[in-house]
Parts: sequence; structure tokens; C-alpha cells
Amino acid sequence: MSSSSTATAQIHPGPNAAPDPYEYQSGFGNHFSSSALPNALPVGQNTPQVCPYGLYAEQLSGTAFTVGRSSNQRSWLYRIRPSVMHRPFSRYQENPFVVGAFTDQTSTVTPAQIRWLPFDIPENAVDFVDGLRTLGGAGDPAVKNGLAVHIYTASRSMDRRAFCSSDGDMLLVPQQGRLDITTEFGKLMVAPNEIAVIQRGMRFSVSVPDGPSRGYMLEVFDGHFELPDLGPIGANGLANPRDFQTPTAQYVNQIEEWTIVNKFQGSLFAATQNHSPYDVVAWHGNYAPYKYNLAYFNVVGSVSFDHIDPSVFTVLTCKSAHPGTAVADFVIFPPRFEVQMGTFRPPYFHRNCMSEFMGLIHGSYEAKRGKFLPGGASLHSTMTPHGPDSATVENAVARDLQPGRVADGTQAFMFETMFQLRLTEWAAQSQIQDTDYYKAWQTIPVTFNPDKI
Ligand SMILES: O=C(O)Cc1cc(O)ccc1O
Ligand SMILES: [Fe+2]
Repeated sequence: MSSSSTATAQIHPGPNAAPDPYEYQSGFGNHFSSSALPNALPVGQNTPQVCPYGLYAEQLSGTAFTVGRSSNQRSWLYRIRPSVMHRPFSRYQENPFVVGAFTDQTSTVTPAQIRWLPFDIPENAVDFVDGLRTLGGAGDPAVKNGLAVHIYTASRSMDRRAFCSSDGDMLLVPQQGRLDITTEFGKLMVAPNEIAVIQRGMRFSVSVPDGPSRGYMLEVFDGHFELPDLGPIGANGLANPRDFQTPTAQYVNQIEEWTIVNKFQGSLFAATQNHSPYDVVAWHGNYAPYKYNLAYFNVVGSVSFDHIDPSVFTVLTCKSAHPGTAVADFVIFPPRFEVQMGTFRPPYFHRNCMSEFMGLIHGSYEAKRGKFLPGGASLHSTMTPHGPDSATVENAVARDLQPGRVADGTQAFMFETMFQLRLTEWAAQSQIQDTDYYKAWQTIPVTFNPDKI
């Protein structure tokens, strides 16, 4: 936290926040269209008898056909070969750490505060598929209810294999190393402090241009991410729609052996095929992957007194059927001014009916002086007490409340969910946990004095 150089600090990152070689279409949830060859999209219809260039039309549905128009999502892909041209699926045995259903009693359940030290990136060459580890989750994708939290690590690029999830939409939060992602819709370069959303069913391959890479992944088994309503904030602010970027069509026409790894009801399956799945020459629709740079988040907060609930930092929300209650909110704790007077400024002590999974992209988090480190994580489950650690408290009650900067150079985030999470066996092992986490709060000074108000 510092109050220096605020007058001259450049607050907005400008156009070069994260240089990126690819072209995008801008907007959130638009009906996009993109063509890698001139006039490859059929005009005025989706399924002509023969599509331009002899392509095949294939629809990818993100919602039931019958969902109301305002939330209906689908895209039409015009491809060299329909994606059904693959050989039979069989179980993929190489990565047993991806877990799907969280209903069995073998998962670990605990109301304890949990902190994980930064997750190791394996030294042997693993790609995104084999480096994926499920940390925990709730519910069951078979009944489209719940979510999973995963950690991904990769030390090499995926080689002629693609991944997709039939179980839900995935929100990727890179923490170390850029992800160069090829999708059926085109390419996305996603750097730390950017996020990407790749929806249910979309095939993608991850390359790691910076070598060993790590990040977080949230998978929601129902619904889609949307921008939160702004209410009294007005028409602008938080994540603005035009800062979301969706890829442009690119295709290859390659006959070579490819493997499609499909996450299906929590297990991995693989099927081979004799061609690249990235043969989509043109596409149109509103069901498409996107990325967003967190530096463009327009922060709103208290400019008078008191600590505002972190819902004001919601980047994306996946709504549940209960009004105002999310399957998951993706919330960030971005650099900003803090000016509240007469206020205990750090995140308050609380017990929440929602569960809070947090990660750190870089820097240090405003509520924790201890070992909450980039690439690590914490979980404060439903009604589990938590709040700032002792050192943060001591500073907060004693400090001079000048206007200042909070979280400069840092970016923490939270997946906040209405569900209660169960941990996988992998996540519950003590070697990767900070078993001393509870000590963070044990030395909070007791300052009660009935004689002094
Ligand atoms: O627990 C946390 O650190 C996250 C959090 C931050 C905040 O500013 C208010 C509530 C909250 O849960
Ligand atoms: Fe919290």
C-alpha cells in the first residue's frame, strides 16, 4: 500500500496492456461473424444445399433450442469436415486427477479455512491436458448442477491434440506464462492478468510460449457467464462490453493424426481422427470464446466511508435460478484508490453463506501478509469465519487514513459460489497445504476495554 506518486501514476493501461499477435472482434455476447476466405458464410440462410467452398455447416448449441431469445446461444460453423468424422471414444487413462462428480463420500469435506501453497509445475514435460488437477467442486455435470475448480499446469504445448468439456463452460485465469490457445473459432493469446472463457463443447489446444505455465480454471456445469447488472452504477463501469475480445476465423486443412480429449461427466475420454479439428473456415453466432484484460476493469468503490462488499468487483457472473444468487461470480481485487475515512479499510471479518475460493495472479493480497502467494489459493467455505490476518489488522487499526493506493501491482481474484465445495484427494493432501493457516488469526490483539469507548 502506498500513497506516493499517485498524482502522476498512469491508471489506465492504454492500448498495449498485453501485446497480442491475433485479431479479434470486440464486444460481449454479440452475434459475431468471421470468415477466413472471402464470402465463406452463406448469405441469408444457415444450411444451403451446398455451402460456399463445399464446406459443411455444423451448429454448436450453447443453450437448448427453445431457450428465450435474450439468452439463446448458438453458433454455426462452416468446416471442411464435420466434427463427427472421428473414431470411437475410449477412456483416457493418463490423467486420473480430473474429477467430475462431487457427490460421493470419498471427497473431503471440511469447514476449515484452507490455504494452498503455490502449486508445483511438474518438471517432466506435461501439457495442459495431463497437467490439469481438479481441486474441488460441487454437484454433478450429469444433472447440469454445480461447478468444479481446477488448477492447470503445463510445461509443454499440446501436440496434435485438442481438449473440450461436455460438462460446462471454463473460465481460465493464467497466473504464470501466456496461453496461446487455438480454438475452432480462431486463436487467443491470453497473458497473466487476462482471462479467457471457453464454453461447453468447444475444442481447443493450448500452447505455452513462455515455458512452464500455471493458472486456475473454473468450470460451471450450468448457465453461462454474463456481465453483472450495473443497477444504480449506470450504463458504464466495471467490465465494459467492448473490451471483451472474440477470435476471428482461421483454419488449417491438414491430414494428420489428432486426438480429441473430451471431459465427459467428469471423466476423460479420447478419440482419434485423421485431420485437424481446426478446419472451420467461417463461423457466425453468439456462442463463441472470448478473452478480457483485467486491467480494463473500471473499478467502483466507496468514496466516503465503510468497506463496500466485493460484489462491486464482479467481472462476470454465472447466474443460478435463485435471483441474485450466483452459481459463480468471478470477482477481482484490482489496484485502486482507497479513500474511506473513519473506516477499518481491509476486507472485514465475516462468515458468508456463499463459498469463497481465492487465487493470486501477482503481488500480494490486501488482507493477507502471510503465505497467500501467487499461484497458491485459499478456500473459505460456507459460514467459515475469515478475514484479515493479524498483521493486517494491527496495521489497519493504527494507520493514518490518508487517501492512498491499495493493491498497486497486485491482482487477487475470487470464485464465489452458492455451492459448498468438496475437495479432491489431491487437494486435501497436507503436503501442498499450509497447515499453519489458522495461525494467521491467532494473534489478533484483543483491544476490548469496557471503560473506554
Ligand atoms: O475474504 C476475502 O478476502 C474476500 C473479501 C473481500 C472483501 O473486500 C470483502 C469480503 C470478502 O469476502
Ligand atoms: Fe471473504
